[in-house]
Amino acid sequence: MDRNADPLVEVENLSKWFGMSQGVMDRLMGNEPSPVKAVDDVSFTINEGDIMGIAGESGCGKTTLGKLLVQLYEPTQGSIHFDGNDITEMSNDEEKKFRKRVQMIFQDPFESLNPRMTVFQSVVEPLRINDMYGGYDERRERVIEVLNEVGLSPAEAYLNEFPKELSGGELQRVAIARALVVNPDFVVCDEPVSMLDVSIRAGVLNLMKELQEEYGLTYVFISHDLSLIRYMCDRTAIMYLGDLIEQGPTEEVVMNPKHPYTEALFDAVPEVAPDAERKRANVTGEVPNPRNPPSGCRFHPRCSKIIPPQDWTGGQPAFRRAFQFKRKVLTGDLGPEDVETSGETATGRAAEELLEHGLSLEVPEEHRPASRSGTTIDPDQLELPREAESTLREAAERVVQEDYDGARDVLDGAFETICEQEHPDLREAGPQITACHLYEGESRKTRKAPSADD
Ligand SMILES: Nc1ncnc2c1ncn2[C@@H]1O[C@H](COP(=O)(O)OP(=O)(O)OP(=O)(O)O)[C@@H](O)[C@H]1O
Repeated sequence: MDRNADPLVEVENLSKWFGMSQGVMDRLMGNEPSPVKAVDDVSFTINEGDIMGIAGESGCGKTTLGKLLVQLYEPTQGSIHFDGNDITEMSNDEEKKFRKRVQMIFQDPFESLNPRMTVFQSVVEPLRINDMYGGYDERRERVIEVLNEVGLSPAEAYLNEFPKELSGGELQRVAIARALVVNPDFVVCDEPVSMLDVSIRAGVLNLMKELQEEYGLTYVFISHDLSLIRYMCDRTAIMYLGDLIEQGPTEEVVMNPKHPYTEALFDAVPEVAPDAERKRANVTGEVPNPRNPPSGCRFHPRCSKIIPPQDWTGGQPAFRRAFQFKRKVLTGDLGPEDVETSGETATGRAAEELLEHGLSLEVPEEHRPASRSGTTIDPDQLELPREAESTLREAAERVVQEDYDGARDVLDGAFETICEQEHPDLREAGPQITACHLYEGESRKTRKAPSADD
């Protein structure tokens, strides 16, 4: 990474929403369409020569962001400047030049290469489309050169092979050759080794690093594999439900994550940073439906560090559990079927049982602390303020009596948090920036997106 490098890609307030049109039922019912906000208002800068990692769980918007960067998708909102030019406003001529300078390598080489084309035909095609390297002989020479560079040598032995005759590793090398044959400046690699046998992944990754130097490339590496991100990338951006929630130098993001989601992500794979002091983040629940993401910070329903209001007099863990209880009642995830006690005379006991159940944390397997098997807790052991406890008991009694409206009324206005109410701006937090209310650094909203030199 060159600290004095210029920005190559500048992304500002970029969004891509899918499903903007209404379905038949929505039209009949007069419902507004609820799009999937696959990428929602993200900003960042990639400097020349950087390798920028984009990480996050499946479905968080990584591929959509990658496709936006190479203009395989039109943005719903926002802008992308490549080498100073807005790529959404290019003339035909500019677009032609852009397409030559920017390439994408996909996860599955079996899908990205045409099975009816030989290696030569696949790799020479971009030269033909872009009208490069004059006639047949020059193009053949260039194809042979690039095949040798990607480790397919002697190249002549591969020229007439069809994809079905090659191994996965060889195919991905052909895909890399096809991307590099036009001498690009910027390559977006979407899970480039995840389909390959583990034994050959390192070889392909090292090749990609070598080629970066040789071609002076700038890369984006999209991956859910955090060890790969750590190995390859200078800088890393973490996405959650379409939001870019943390970005900064990779070592900082891995060893000293600031956003509770980033922390949870790395805690789930401790081998990525074995020396780090692991703090189990105890994420709760699963990733919510992207059509209907939570308000405020999208991670708040799962967050171990959810922030109590200023007038909360109990402990933070108690607030987190009380908030979980309220959420379960409001979403209909807590009902009389969750308790074993039944019968009219046992309402008090059933409510007690329901309270305990509602205050328990549903931690997904990969985030469960090794030392503790269960996540239920006796309400008496929690630092719950007296008033909060009676609110919860009353709500539990109403739920047991199937008076759900009553339970909702009791909880209305209780256990409120900024995390649910306000979407956090990206803020400075040490060498990285993060979108979390725990940090009070300067907001980046009105400032230039951060670059590798920040
Ligand atoms: N063409 C599309 N039409 C509608 N929804 C889409 C489309 N492409 C992606 N999505 C949705 O957008 C969200 C983000 O998807 P995307 O593929 O970008 O995520 P990802 O992080 O790359 O996931 P994965 O690692 O599984 O590939 C998902 O909810 C997905 O279902």
